[in-house]
Amino acid sequence: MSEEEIEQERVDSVVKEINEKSIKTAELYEKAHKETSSVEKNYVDNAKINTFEIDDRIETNAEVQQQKQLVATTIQTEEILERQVHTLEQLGDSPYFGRIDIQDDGDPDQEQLYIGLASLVDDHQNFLIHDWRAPISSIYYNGALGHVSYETPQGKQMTELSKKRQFQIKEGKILSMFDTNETIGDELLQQVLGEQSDAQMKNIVSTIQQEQNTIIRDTTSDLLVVQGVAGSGKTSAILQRIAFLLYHSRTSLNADQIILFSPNLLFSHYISDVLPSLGEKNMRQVTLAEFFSNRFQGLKVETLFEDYESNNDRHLSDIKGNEQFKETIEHYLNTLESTDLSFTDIIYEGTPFFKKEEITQIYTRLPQNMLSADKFTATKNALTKRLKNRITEMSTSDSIREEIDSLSDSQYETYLIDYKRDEFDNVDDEISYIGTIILKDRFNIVYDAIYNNYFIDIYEQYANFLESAISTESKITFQLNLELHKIALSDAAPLLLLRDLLSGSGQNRNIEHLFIDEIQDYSPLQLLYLKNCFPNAKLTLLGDSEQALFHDLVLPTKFLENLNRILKIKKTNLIILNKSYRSTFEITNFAKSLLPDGNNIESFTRHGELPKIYFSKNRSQALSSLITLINEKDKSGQPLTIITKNITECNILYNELRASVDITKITDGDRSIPPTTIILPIYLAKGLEFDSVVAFDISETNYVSQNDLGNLYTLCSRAMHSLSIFSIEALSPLLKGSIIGSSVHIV
Ligand SMILES: Nc1ncnc2c1ncn2[C@@H]1O[C@H](COP(=O)(O)OP(=O)(O)OP(=O)(O)O)[C@@H](O)[C@H]1O
Repeated sequence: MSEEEIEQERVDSVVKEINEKSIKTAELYEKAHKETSSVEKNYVDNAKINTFEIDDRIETNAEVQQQKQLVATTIQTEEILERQVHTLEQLGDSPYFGRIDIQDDGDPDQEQLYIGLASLVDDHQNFLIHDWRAPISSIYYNGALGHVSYETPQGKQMTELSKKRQFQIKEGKILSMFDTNETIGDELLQQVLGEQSDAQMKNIVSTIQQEQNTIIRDTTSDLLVVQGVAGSGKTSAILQRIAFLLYHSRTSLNADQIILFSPNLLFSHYISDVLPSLGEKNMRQVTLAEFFSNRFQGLKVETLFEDYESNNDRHLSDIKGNEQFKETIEHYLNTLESTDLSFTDIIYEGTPFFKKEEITQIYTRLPQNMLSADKFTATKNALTKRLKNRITEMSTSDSIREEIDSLSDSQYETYLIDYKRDEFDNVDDEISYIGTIILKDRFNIVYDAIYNNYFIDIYEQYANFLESAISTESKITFQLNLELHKIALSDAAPLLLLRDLLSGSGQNRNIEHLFIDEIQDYSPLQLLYLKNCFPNAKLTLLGDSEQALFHDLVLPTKFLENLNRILKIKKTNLIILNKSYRSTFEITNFAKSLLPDGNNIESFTRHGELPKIYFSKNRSQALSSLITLINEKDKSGQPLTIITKNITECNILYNELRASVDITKITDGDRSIPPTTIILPIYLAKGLEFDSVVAFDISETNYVSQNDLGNLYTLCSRAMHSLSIFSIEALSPLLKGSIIGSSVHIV
């Protein structure tokens, strides 16, 4: 029998085992599903139990709580089984992708281990498949053949790795297999990368590269920074990293404790399938503007892209985004007189319950040398105490007695739900108890206002800060925005920092991991704020300093240095990814020739056509050849993606094309991309990739400054297989050095 036949036999027997397990698990899942339905029904019935019989009620409550817990447990069991069914389905199709032959030091026998999406054991507890995240599987991704090591609970284990084999298996059939003596060989990667783009990102577990593996398996760093060139697999690596962390800390970490900041909604949707395809739940995803908007009730924070498109004063934004601005805020707070605090009345039913003068007085009486956050807490405590005292006083007043007298019997009994009557010494106690409950309920709104710091007008405070730290104009601009219920993106982080430093609030200690993609578009102060918000989170920051939206290019080493200085975290790990996988050799070479230090970028050798540059004398010529290209590509079933510099260009070009071709414009609010010709501005294409990309009007007058370079590089690096550039009159000077790597067309 040939090697391949032997391997196919093993695949067949493993698939048989998987199918048997699948049937059993599907049955268990069905049973669990029925159980959840019945427990849920029981819960609803119980929750409805008649509550007139007073003595039953306390018991009912306890029982309902118990039922609630039971519902949660059964739902959890059902979810686990559902995921298992799904994973087994995937394994049935492709049970594994790798094999390693190892012989541990001191062990007389050699072992063959097969590596796949999830572990599978037979009835005798023999591993048929090892999960790709298991410590022993690291050998597959890390080591060349020879003497290598892996982690075990007892420490490092040395082993002799004598074979590493890769498989491509579909529907239980081996399509190809290769032996390789290095890390994961190129053959499989060639095939995977040559495929057409997908609406959704795919997992890369079968072809993870060694340097990506270092990112995925890092469990010791508190700050992991990945500076990777376009298409180097940063996003892929972090998604596999999340799957790895969830596996590694199964008992202590769940997906809700992980947050990923993503550049836009399209991107969020694009990556949303990866974790489920690895049998894991998705982490929480949020964009920066969404995150900020949630913290300002009723106000809309400008998105990164609105900021980009706006006429905002960049110099001012730079000041507000600088890490030193935090010190400016701290200095302002430390030197603030208590009379300068913008306290406001706490209003109850149209009249002040606590007047701002009373609040200022409480604050002023606190020791001068107390930190502002502590003073704030002390003020809150004092206000809460005063509220309680007022409630106690009022609970025995005539008006509340009258109110209690007018209660019906059942209403009266409802107030005593948590108490038995005989626990009170006399009726007065009982009445005062009920009075307190009524008043607590009534003044809950006041309590909320104290708890949520509504007794300070943080917007007015920030406006005053802007005036004292920057200028009256900046204060006025902020206030004008506020009238429109808007906050500029550059104001969001400083405003929240001011609020949090002043009030000592705003932290979420439950989040264990914070991931930020496209870090180059965040200001230092925004990063500082996020770190402050999630004090217990380990940070994984990914970016490419050369794809920056706003800034001139920053060299990678400088970029990393800056991050280190800003965040001041001790255990850091910096990883630089220089190899680009997304695009063909020709496109990557073309894109990298744009950059001053592009030589550092390594192109993956997957060949394709040269990027095309279309030179045209005027716009109408350029448009007509673009229309021809769109029609050609449409016919061949490979629709184009046209990427523009900004929304204005996007709108103009869309209007010029829509009468002649079938084209969809993608906007900031879109969540998915249709399989037709599309047009979108560059910032919406961040993090995404497309088969065939068109860059329009890359002309001398349109892409001029170094500032445009990052955008142009980002644009070109979105293309996987084909890139077409249209220039009108004269070509952009930024492309002058790149013509040599393209095919030129005069139209
Ligand atoms: N090891 C790998 N095996 C297979 N495909 C890979 C691998 N690494 C990266 N890729 C592919 O390369 C493409 C680019 O990856 P990804 O989007 O993660 O890169 P990125 O560094 O985040 O890019 P950018 O910064 O340009 O947005 C994707 O199609 C991804 O599937």
